Amino acid sequence: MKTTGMDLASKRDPELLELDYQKGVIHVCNNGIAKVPDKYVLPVNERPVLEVAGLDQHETTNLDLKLPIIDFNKLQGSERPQVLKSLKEACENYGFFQVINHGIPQDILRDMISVSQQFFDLPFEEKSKYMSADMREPVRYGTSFNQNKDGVFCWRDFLKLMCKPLSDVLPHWPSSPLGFRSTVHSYSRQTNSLYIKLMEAILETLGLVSDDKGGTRQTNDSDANDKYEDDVLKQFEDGSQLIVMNCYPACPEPDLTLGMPPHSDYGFLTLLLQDDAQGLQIQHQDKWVTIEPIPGSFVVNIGDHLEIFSNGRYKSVLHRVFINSLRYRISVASLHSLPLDSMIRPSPKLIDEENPKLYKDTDFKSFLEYISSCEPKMKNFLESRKLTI
Ligand SMILES: O=C(O)CCC(=O)C(=O)O
Ligand SMILES: [Fe+2]
Repeated sequence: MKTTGMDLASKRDPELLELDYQKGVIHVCNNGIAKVPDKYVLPVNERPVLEVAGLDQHETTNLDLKLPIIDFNKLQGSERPQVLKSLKEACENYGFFQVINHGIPQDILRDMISVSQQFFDLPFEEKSKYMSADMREPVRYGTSFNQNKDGVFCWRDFLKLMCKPLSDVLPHWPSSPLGFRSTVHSYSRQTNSLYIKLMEAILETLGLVSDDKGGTRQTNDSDANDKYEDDVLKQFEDGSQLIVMNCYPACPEPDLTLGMPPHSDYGFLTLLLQDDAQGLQIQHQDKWVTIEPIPGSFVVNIGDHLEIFSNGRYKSVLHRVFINSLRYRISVASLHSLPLDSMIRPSPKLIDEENPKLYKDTDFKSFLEYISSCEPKMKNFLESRKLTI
């Protein structure tokens, strides 16, 4: 017998209402569902594994990829030139790399995963204090990608916390679970310092600053050059930081939905901490490939703002999250960009006759308005900023 859409809907989610979905996927799962409700079922061509007759897409799309590894410790010493070379290649060819020996104590990383888990385990009433329809709220608990706009929801709840600038925001951070604020605060300070060091190295690979941290800055640099370098570095030091904690509960039918749809991140760099469950896939040479987490390391990726700043030399890369049927997964993304009152634009030093300016200037405020007004999927923000030449 032919099944109508109505039959399917009533079979899949008999008792759940729109209000339940808005409460988040953890809440939906706590209702004891045996199937993925229709609200989360992606059209066939957007599912993580395409069911194309005769083609085993598991083989062709889910290849494991070893990302380039950047040994942060070596970046600080005499091997810096070789590590910079690998970093440049990683930025050009992958847009993603893994950072090991980063110096952030492992207990800080463990505590961060653990307080995130404890936060998501709180009763809905406690978490709902931080729910807001406004994408620009500095503290925001929510579900899916943009729950006000998404037709199909993705299998993810999140907590977003503005960590820099912090001045007025800290008192609004959740005070529960115990130790939440101090753990997130020390984690955000540590990741921000790591980000600044990585950005200095990336600026060096772009030929925009010389290595003064190791005391080898050339004394014959012109004053103008020195000033440019100092200004650029200061902008990164004064930059913004947003921490996003993601929770992907175990899913009864993981082939039908995604934890996060394909998207690029907005900032300069994202530093991603994950627990030991796989989930992240990146688009590499037109295929979706799975990233194998290295315990205690960070996956770092280039965001849209670095693509603009580098005038397209380094590109942000689409990535997505698949879920599994056995266990939940936690990840913590730290997104870094310039100060909130700054302009995002290609560095003038990377524009010349051979390399015309490829992107429009955008102030951060317009950018935030843009992402709250549309579905920030794929790379549509970046597409809107491209200049036609
Ligand atoms: O959970 C992950 O592995 C990725 C999360 C992510 O892409 C994001 O928060 O932007
Ligand atoms: Fe992302």
